[in-house]
Amino acid sequence: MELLDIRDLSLHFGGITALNRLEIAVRKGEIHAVIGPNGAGKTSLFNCISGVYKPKTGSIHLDGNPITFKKPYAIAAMGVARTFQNIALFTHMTVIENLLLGRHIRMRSGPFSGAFFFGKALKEEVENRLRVERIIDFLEIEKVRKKVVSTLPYGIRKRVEIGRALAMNPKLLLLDEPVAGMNVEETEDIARFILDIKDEMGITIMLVEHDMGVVMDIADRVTVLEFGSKISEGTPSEVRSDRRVIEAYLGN
Ligand SMILES: Nc1ncnc2c1ncn2[C@@H]1O[C@H](COP(=O)(O)OP(=O)(O)OP(=O)(O)O)[C@@H](O)[C@H]1O
Repeated sequence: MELLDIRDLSLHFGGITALNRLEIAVRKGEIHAVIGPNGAGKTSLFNCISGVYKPKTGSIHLDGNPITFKKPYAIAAMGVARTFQNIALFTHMTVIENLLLGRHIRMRSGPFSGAFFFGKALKEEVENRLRVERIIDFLEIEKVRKKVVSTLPYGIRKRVEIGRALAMNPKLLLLDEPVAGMNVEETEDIARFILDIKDEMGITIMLVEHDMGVVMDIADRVTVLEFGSKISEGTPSEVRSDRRVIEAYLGN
């Protein structure tokens, strides 16, 4: 069963074709990696899915519902959460505050009950805190939960960013180069957390990553892009032995 269904997706910047009639189906519960050389269109694809860019042609459906022309906040509320190539956190705030901001998107109570903090709003606040504490335990960041983000090392900040995305309780988690700039130990930790997010939380993951070791280790399926077009798709071992992929990417 597909969670994300992308059909005939094209995106242009002036004369540049960033995405060219792309077709990708992400199945529920899988880790789906998107790889390709620099400029292949990977980030543009994430920007289309999360509503930052509007494609020229094509459609994107999440769980059967069209999201192609929805605003980023509406797509987030429908269950798409994201992390960025360069960590995007409120660095002057604590870990717990950043995670609670992630929860905010899920808050349903109106301004009146929110302002007076009773009834539905109070119940939601208790739920939010519980969910955030569970994520903090899950990502093993209890010790830094009250620390200001700017004081934390890079690898821990990345975990906090993933935590904030998880706090939104997403159906689909988009991870843009989650291990970029990390040492071997930090990379192994993040790879393990990504697998646990899939296995224990049942969240479907789409992953852009240049670290082929990580992709081959954790992805269930891989889509390979070159100049905005899909040149291969399959299991890690299938794409690894695809001649076009070797020529376009892995060979160099
Ligand atoms: N906002 C923009 N304005 C103009 N051109 C853009 C914009 N965003 C992306 N592009 C172009 O679209 C193409 C795809 O870029 P994109 O960043 O999606 O590739 P990528 O595969 O994510 O690359 P990288 O691996 O380097 O992050 C490139 O030619 C890029 O220069």
